[in-house]
Amino acid sequence: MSSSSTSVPANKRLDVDGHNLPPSPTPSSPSNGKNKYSLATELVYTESNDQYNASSVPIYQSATFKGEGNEYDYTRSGNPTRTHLERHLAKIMNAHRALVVSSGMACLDVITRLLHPGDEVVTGDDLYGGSNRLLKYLSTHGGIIVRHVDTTNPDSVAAVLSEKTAMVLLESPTNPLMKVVDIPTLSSLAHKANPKALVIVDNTMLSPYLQNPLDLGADIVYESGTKYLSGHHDVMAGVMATNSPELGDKLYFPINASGCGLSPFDSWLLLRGIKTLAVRMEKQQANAMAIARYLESHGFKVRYPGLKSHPQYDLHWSQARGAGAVLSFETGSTTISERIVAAAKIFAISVSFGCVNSLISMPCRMSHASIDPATRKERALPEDIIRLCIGIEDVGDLLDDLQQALVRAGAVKITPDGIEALDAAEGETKATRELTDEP
Ligand SMILES: Cc1ncc(COP(=O)(O)O)c(C=O)c1O
Ligand SMILES: N[C@@H](CCSC[C@H](N)C(=O)O)C(=O)O
Repeated sequence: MSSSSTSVPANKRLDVDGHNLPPSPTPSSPSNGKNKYSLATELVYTESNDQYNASSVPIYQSATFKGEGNEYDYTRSGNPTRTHLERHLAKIMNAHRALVVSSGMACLDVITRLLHPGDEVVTGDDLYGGSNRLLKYLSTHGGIIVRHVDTTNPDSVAAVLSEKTAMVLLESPTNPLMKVVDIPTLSSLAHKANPKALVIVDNTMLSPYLQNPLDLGADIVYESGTKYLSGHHDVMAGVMATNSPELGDKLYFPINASGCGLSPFDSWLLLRGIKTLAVRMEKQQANAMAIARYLESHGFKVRYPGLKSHPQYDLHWSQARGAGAVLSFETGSTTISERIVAAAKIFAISVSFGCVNSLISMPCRMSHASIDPATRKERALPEDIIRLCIGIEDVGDLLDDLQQALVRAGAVKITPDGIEALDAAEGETKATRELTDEP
């Protein structure tokens, strides 16, 4: 039985105490896909009709439900807490239907089950390492042909599209190079090449608060709920959404069949996290903008779509409402980058992003280590790249912490005007000299 069928039969039977109470909870209303209020309000506004007027949606921590032919029988197939979350997300994601699973990767696993051997998938040359790993597995074991191209260039994408293209998988901005892709143009190119091709957008970098790929021509949007939606790094989750009822049913099938639907407790945690998405994101991206400007003004090559220097700045702002809170920068030397990461104190060395805490990482060693070094080189992923995921801390503290890390790592030279990034050659020479000089 579907975990989010549109008509919820009213439970008219008396409960054990003889009350004729409404089902609990009733869904958060998607209002036929149209939000009644602005997004910040919709994030916190739920129309729960709990039998005891609980303000927070109850956790239905039950594997089974008694009876026969009812809305719920078994939590793998559907659970009221999960349903409430799915309906709330459908509203927020401007979607007919949303489905929630155990991780962002579980979303891509469910979505790629729509493929058949021989199908072609067109995707980017900068892609989250785990997505790359799953696609590689499917091309090695599942007979799927995967074409990695520069998705920032519609001509490169058009050159590999054909009637064999079953799926186009896009990230925008990409992880970790923050490349922006033209979602409407690529969607129409894909649908022109094959009207049945599905355009899938991984929206993890921005969340529905900042970008709605379904409104830009995508067929399915998904994201790692582990990131901004939850915001506290206390839950793993994945959410996907579509406006096609048929696709919604096709996605539900493997969730029920394999059992990757989000657990009741994790659904509740995600619902709680979603309520603060707007305030967290506003603060995080304001902090990120200040840090991006700071690094750029001191001579670092910074990749962040909030900066005017971003090569697809105008494109980004034509399809998104904000720049998010992830940025990356280069130092010219992997040794210096390693030292910066080690010297930071407030910025925790950690994978992931979207959390209230600020994080620092070297993607080639961490989130993208599953992409082999030769492929990383081929795809121009700089080994020295540092990714910063900005949290909600005081921005002055973050800037101080970053500055002391840059100075202690020897990533900057002192000039009469303050500090300035070493250029790439200076960085490499300095790091090599220091390594040679080490006793
Ligand atoms: C862009 C992107 N998509 C998908 C995922 C997968 O999400 P999860 O870790 O929740 O499986 C991640 C990170 O893990 C990611 O960075
Ligand atoms: N060891 C994990 C690494 C997870 S990376 C998480 C996140 N997407 C990020 O970009 O930091 C793995 O192998 O998947």
